[in-house]
Amino acid sequence: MQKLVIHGGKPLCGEISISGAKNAALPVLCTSLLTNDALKLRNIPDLKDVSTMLDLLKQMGVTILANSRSETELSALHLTNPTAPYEMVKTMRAAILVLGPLLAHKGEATISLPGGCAIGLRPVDQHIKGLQAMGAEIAIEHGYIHAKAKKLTGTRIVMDIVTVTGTENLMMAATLASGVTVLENAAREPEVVDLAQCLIKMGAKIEGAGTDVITIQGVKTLHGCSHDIMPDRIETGTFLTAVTASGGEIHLKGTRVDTLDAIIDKLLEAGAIINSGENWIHLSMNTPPKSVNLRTAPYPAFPTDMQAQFMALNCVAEGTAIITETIFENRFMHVQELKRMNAQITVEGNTAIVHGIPQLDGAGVMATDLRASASLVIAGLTAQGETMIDRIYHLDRGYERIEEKLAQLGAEIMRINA
Ligand SMILES: CC(=O)N[C@H]1[C@@H](OP(=O)(O)OP(=O)(O)OC[C@H]2O[C@@H](n3ccc(=O)[nH]c3=O)[C@H](O)[C@@H]2O)O[C@H](CO)[C@@H](O)[C@@H]1O
Ligand SMILES: C=C(OP(=O)(O)O)C(=O)O
Repeated sequence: MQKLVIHGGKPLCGEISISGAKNAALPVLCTSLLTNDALKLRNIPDLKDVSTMLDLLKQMGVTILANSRSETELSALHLTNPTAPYEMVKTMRAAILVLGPLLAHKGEATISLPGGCAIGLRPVDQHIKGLQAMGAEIAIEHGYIHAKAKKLTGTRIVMDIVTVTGTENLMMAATLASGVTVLENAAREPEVVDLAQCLIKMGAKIEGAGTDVITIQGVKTLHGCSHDIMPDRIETGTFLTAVTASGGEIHLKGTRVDTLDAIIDKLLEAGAIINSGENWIHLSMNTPPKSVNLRTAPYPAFPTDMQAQFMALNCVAEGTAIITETIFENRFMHVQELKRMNAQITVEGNTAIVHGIPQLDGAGVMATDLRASASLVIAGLTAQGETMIDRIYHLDRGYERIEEKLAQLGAEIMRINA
């Protein structure tokens, strides 16, 4: 089992490049299921979740024509097996994103139910309800979703809650439906917009992506295209938060500040000095951070995927912060691990109260999910002495070469087999 060893307490300084966004790459890879033509994708990050998605598509019969750092090319022309087995879905919930495209293009899909995961129950009822409203016949048996539809029909769908992958699944399905689909209470995340931009290049007719009403006029067929995956706003936010917590100066290349408003506001409140251009962000931090209250909510509000990293920042900030998690019911698992490093946190329901202290103590800790792992890395970078993080396979799902990028900033961090 691999672990990360960090010797913390030093400021971070330097320049790094931001990778393509996991949460944009995963749905965009699934658009390959909507056409018989090849799709050329650039800036696909080298992540565990991406290789799991490629394996899932391959076992369906999708041909991976190229998979280099510069370009990933894939074709679903010879797809024969429209199924997603439990073994793959259980390691990556985004596997549910194959359901809409398979149903729309192949007329059937058998997908394992994702089941609960560490951060919450995460049901997929809104995906199913929307597809049923479009005419799909769906049965759930032995832990599998069995879906069929000769032809999906456009309709008006009002989602009960804002769901990112639910919006993406239904938007992809609607591209090949007959007639118009209107998705109301749609997710406005930038990754939904990136997916819509790829689908539009493939010939889809979509309006309103980025707002809470998306209108899709179905077309008969979609064709191949080339698409660049947007930069990862959560990876960007994680590095900015790490430097705000540790002190120092960072220049991020290949990122997009316009997707980061809520995060940037909170970093400024913590005392960071930030400048940015079209595709770069520069942050410097010369004072101890000030604590910041936050409440997670769907985009454009503060993202749940940055809550754990800001918890680590607040652990070493001046003052007391109140953090409220409104998206996932069990996304405070990092608290117990941070407390092993002497963090002063109490949890009451979906609220954590964090009393900042000048410095954490290095300790052995265990990663419990992807962003919890990132919070432990930030905590380790600020701590006195050695922090050893176990179960870092969670981190590898969503961060490309994180220890190499941090080492570029002067961090003392090493991956070991232990
Ligand atoms: C691959 C990907 O893009 N993952 C992101 C996506 O996950 P994901 O799309 O799975 O998250 P959702 O937006 O669907 O979840 C939001 C809330 O809705 C609930 N829900 C969702 C669907 C449904 O059918 N029924 C239901 O009750 C969930 O349990 C959760 O409480 O958005 C989350 C919220 O921004 C992020 O944390 C994840 O990083
Ligand atoms: C929760 C996350 O991802 P996923 O939806 O893929 O589990 C995340 O990226 O923080």
